[in-house]
Amino acid sequence: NINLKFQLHEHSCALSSQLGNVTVYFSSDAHWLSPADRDQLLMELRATGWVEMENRNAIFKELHFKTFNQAFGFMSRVALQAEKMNHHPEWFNVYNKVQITLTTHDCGGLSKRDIKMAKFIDKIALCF
Ligand SMILES: C[C@H](O)[C@H](O)[C@H]1CNC2=NC(N)=NC(=O)C2=N1
Repeated sequence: NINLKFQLHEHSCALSSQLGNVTVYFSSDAHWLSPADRDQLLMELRATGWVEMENRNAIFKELHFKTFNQAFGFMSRVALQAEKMNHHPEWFNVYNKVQITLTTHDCGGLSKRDIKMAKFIDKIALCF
């Protein structure tokens, strides 16, 4: 048995390594989720309308507002949070509809940052 413990600084480069048949998952918030965390967290997000994309490692949600002003107000709140987190949504807006895709380009997959952003989006959307 080998016990491995890693300490990562917040901005350290995210890596995962394949050691024989053992995969080591690093837990930087910009790195891949472990399969167990991923299943659990995605289950919670599916309940609020997020879906996993079939063609890429990302989650997607479509939101509808009453007016363009409300949709854009919502986007402004999310934009400020995105700058704070250095984590930016891919999104598309027409009138009162906003389609959002979240993924972590830095790790080529889903990370804790995507989950945190998805939860923030759900919370803020309730204000409109
Ligand atoms: C250089 C800069 O820190 C990176 O490109 C940041 C910016 N915003 C980002 N946003 C998202 N969604 N994923 C990223 O990997 C990402 N990386």
